[in-house]
Amino acid sequence: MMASLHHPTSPFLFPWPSNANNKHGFYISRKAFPESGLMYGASSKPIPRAKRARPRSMTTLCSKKEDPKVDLPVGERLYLGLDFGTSGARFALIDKQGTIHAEGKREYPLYLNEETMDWARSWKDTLFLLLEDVPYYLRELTASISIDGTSATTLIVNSTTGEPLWKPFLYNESCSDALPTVKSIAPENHTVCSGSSTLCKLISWWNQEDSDKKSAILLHQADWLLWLLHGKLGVSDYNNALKVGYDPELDAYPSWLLSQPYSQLLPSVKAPGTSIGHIKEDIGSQYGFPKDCLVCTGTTDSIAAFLAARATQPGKAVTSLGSTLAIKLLSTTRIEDARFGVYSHRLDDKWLVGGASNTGGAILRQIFTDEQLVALSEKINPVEASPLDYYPLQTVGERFPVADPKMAPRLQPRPESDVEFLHGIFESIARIEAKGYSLLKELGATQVEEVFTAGGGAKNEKWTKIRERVLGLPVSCATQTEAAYGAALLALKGAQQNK
Ligand SMILES: Nc1ncnc2c1ncn2[C@@H]1O[C@H](COP(=O)(O)OP(=O)(O)O)[C@@H](O)[C@H]1O
Ligand SMILES: O=C(CO)[C@H](O)[C@H](O)COP(=O)(O)O
Repeated sequence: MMASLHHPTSPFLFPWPSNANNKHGFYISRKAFPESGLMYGASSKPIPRAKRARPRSMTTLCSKKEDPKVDLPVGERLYLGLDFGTSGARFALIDKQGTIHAEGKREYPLYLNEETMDWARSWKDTLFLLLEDVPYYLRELTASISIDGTSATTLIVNSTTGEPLWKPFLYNESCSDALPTVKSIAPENHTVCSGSSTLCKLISWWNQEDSDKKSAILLHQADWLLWLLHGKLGVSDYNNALKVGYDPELDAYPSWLLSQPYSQLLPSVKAPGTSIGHIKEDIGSQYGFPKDCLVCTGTTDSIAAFLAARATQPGKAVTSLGSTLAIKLLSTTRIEDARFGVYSHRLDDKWLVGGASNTGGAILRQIFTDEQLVALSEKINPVEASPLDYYPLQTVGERFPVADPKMAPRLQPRPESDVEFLHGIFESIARIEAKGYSLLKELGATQVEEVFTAGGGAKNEKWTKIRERVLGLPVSCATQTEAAYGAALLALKGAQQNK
């Protein structure tokens, strides 16, 4: 299904100065260690507060004399983005020029109840740990907050208390039991006609749950985390709501969905980066955020990564090479075909066409440590094509560019040499990426001209060169590779629109 979108453009795409970068000698954290919450500066050694370099052009904004001064014009504010990805969460705190004043990362604490992970508790604790990782003297300058989360990660919560009524359905979980029902009500090959769609998860829950369903509401991971900060249940954004069936072109849920009994659980939908309300007074005072701090709607992690890359012209694309492989191509035409896991997110007056594969970094982390990846990558010759033909998956099931819940992982034969093995995995994932982009072209999307890379894999130069060779396109590392930066841009958008 193809359509062009004629909508009033909103300032979604930011023409940022290219020099937007980190403030040095400041609180620039590269890594957080969850057990201690200790933050490490760019020098990778703990920088005792007293020894931090004092940036120029001080503006005294902090009451406590030992706090460093903030290098911001008086009255300027900061904007906080939080990214809840597959393997961990991050924050980025920026000013209106897009300069990063602080950033940090937390891994999810493992809360296992008899082998079952309590994800809601882990995400909630991580949220408040990240708020505590924001330097105290910067929190009081924070004007707005936004959060991105993994797409189609779904919570069914109590519509009064917000407490989860069921274990969260993760982004790549397939509820194919509900697929026949979804296919019977939705248009052919609609985005929701995939086992991992939010609508399949909603219907699967609806069919299993026999308690009172009137007190339930559906939220996505980012929605629920934002609710913890603003306290208004039942608000989502049109990126997260896409896979439950929201139509971003109509700016409404379609009638075929609203006529269903479970439509009573659907959240209201706003554009990403729209102010929902102020931070809850108790949270604000406990963590030192000002009463006027806005909480704004978010987006999904791969769209936040696209926003961070600041790709603003059709034909530009971002591959999020994180735990999974998600590709996003800026297109003037909307493409949707669940047979291949292809869908389009709205971005301003254009479309982000793409899909998300279950291949990606997670399988790498299952086999190699990050340090081994660096050491082995150094020995790879990216000019040579690997003869190994894998389909690297952690478990059975693929979403894109083949939507097959029964697709099995293929990682044999394993060569003696780990360098050759890693080369084969990199090359095989690159082939999947190339197949994804060529499929988008076949389905009518704007021709891809350049690919920016976000996510943990973006830093691997050898992999980038392999991907350039396989894709036959220029591939570069996005200026900002963290989705948290994209979420911070949404917080900035919300604050600017609320003036
Ligand atoms: N040097 C490297 N080369 C290739 N991949 C890497 C490297 N370092 C980390 N990764 C991969 O990056 C992934 C984490 O990226 P990240 O964007 O944090 O993921 P997510 O947010 O999806 O959890 C890991 O799965 C890891 O395998
Ligand atoms: O793989 C994922 C988790 O990282 C998500 O599916 C990814 O966000 C892609 O979904 P979307 O295109 O809706 O953003």
